[in-house]
Amino acid sequence: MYTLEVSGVTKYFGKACALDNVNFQVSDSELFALVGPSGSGKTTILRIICGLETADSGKVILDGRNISKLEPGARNISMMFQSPYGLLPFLNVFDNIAFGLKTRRLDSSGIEMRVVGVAHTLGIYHLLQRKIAHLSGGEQQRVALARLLVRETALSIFDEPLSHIDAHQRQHTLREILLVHRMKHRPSIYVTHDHVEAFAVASRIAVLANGRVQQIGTRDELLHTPANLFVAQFMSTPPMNLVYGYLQGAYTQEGMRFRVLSRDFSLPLPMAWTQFIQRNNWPEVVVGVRPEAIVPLGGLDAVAAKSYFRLYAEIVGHEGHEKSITVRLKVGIATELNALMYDMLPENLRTGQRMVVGIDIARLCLFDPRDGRLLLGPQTAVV
Ligand SMILES: Nc1ncnc2c1ncn2[C@@H]1O[C@H](COP(=O)(O)OP(=O)(O)OP(=O)(O)O)[C@@H](O)[C@H]1O
Repeated sequence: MYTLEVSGVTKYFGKACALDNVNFQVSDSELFALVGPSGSGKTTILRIICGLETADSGKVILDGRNISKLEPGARNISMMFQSPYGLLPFLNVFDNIAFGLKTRRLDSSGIEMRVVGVAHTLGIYHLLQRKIAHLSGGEQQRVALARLLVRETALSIFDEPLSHIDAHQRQHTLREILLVHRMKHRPSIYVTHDHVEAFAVASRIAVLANGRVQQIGTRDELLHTPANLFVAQFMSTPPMNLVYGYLQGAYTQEGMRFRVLSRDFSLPLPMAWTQFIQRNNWPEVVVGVRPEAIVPLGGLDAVAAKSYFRLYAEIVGHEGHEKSITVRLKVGIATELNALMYDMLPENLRTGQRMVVGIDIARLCLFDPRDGRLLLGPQTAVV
């Protein structure tokens, strides 16, 4: 059974639709991420869950109870806001952490025990008497986490908690958020516009765009079988390469095989797709090629290289990451592809250098350019 169910939530602001029939469920002890670009509806759905905004239709069920009509204070939800985290600057750290407990009328020794306990857990015991204004950004953030941890609520919400944090501090804060989530043994929602952050904390992620849930899935599902072109582009850095073209079938020794004829090359498609393509007769298609499905063929033995489609490319640029390099390749007259390569040194890559690369046919995706929908994915036929 799911602990939180958001069911058919729709919200208009005037004539503009901010949320269109949003559905998702979060199970007990699960950390679920909501990811989407600016204006996709993340804040609106959070405000509806917390009771700060009313939905036009749909409902929010928490622990089996429809809470859609309850006041925010009666919903038993704690939230960590974006910086400055909703902390009260005129109170000290102790009183900020205790704030939510005082409204619940616990006795003072009970409050003190719990505040001191969470302050120890998050390493801020020595700061309890300090004013919020005299804390660093990282310390303020730990106070906000402590305030969320101290209350026994049915749901925790983290709203873009890393948005004002430098890269160095991010890993540390993510670990603390995961610690707080696990200690609570209850469901949490983590909201962000950054897919890397979502992949780091959550096992299931909902991708939101234009007020609609585009797909709910694990990291692998979103990366390798994206439900549509938006997910394929938004959830990956570098984004999935898209090749537009027409389908053409031809008989080979193994049987009928389809290829996509694009401007610069003719890309063979997996044999497993042949039946589906024949049955559907799509006029135009978009082939999605994951950046890591393009590899330098020099490093592969002859047998392994057989399952790759060979291409002659020219390096037009590259950009190094921690463990990989994005190599921008030009193929034919005008096609540019991003390849994500490992075990490659930047000093061995020169602009203008020619390279033989292979595209792993088994990892292709096929989309409908009319509505962006995934037609066929790597192992499974979706149609
Ligand atoms: N009070 C409001 N009145 C009118 N329109 C609103 C209101 N609140 C949000 N919207 C609109 O609803 C849509 C969704 O906004 P929302 O703030 O939920 O997006 P978001 O994904 O949280 O964006 P961001 O990441 O920039 O915070 C946007 O088009 C926004 O302009």
